[in-house]
Amino acid sequence: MIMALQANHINKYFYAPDKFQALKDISFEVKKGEFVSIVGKSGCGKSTLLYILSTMDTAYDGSVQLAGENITGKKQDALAAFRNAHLGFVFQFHYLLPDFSCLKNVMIPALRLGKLSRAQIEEQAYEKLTLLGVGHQALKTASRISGGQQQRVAIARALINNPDIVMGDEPTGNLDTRNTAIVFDMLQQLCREQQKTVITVTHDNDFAAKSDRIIEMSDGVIVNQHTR
Ligand SMILES: Nc1ncnc2c1ncn2[C@@H]1O[C@H](COP(=O)(O)OP(=O)(O)OP(=O)(O)O)[C@@H](O)[C@H]1O
Repeated sequence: MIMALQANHINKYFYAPDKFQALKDISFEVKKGEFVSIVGKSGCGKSTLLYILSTMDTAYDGSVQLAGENITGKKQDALAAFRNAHLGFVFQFHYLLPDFSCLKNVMIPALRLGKLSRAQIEEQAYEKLTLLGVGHQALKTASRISGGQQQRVAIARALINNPDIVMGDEPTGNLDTRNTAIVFDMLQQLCREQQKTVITVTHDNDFAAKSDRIIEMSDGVIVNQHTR
């Protein structure tokens, strides 16, 4: 079985204002193609864990393997290259560039990666936007479409470099029920049809209940896991 993620004995401390252990010996695996939701009360350590898994935080004990590579101990520029090649991110707040078109917003990570021609990137950006039902908004300025549509553009942007793993921090936190369903279905389709892996933190119990597995945290430990 191919693993998308292996987290081994992760411990994380913060030292200010007082020494505090935010993650306590966290170990778990995620299979390629799996859709995992990490849940738990505010302050239990979900975001802290996601920062580590997504390579953004490197100050922890233990090790993380992503897409078959050990990312622990890699230098910052190697991590940046790894992220560009393998990871997509979706946040609660979309961080689109408001004055750029939706199309341009989606194209930027691929232009930065520099693997394809501009024409190829444009074609793929249209394809992703269409997949998310916002193809017709491609040429609109990002600030001029609705919040739900902006979030879908942000997901298209997260997918433009064809990542193996999509990580989300409250990806539907700001969305109404209809847009939440659209985003969920889209992420699920990516797992089912393209064997992408989705690992997301969420407060939305309905969203979590529909995913393949729920990992429940409390006070820095995994207390429960349910597979659907
Ligand atoms: N930079 C930091 N310095 C000190 N303590 C921190 C820092 N970041 C987080 N913490 C603490 O670590 C614990 C876990 O925080 P974390 O943000 O991971 O929780 P969470 O489960 O994501 O919460 P929420 O659902 O509210 O986002 C909390 O007690 C928090 O106060």
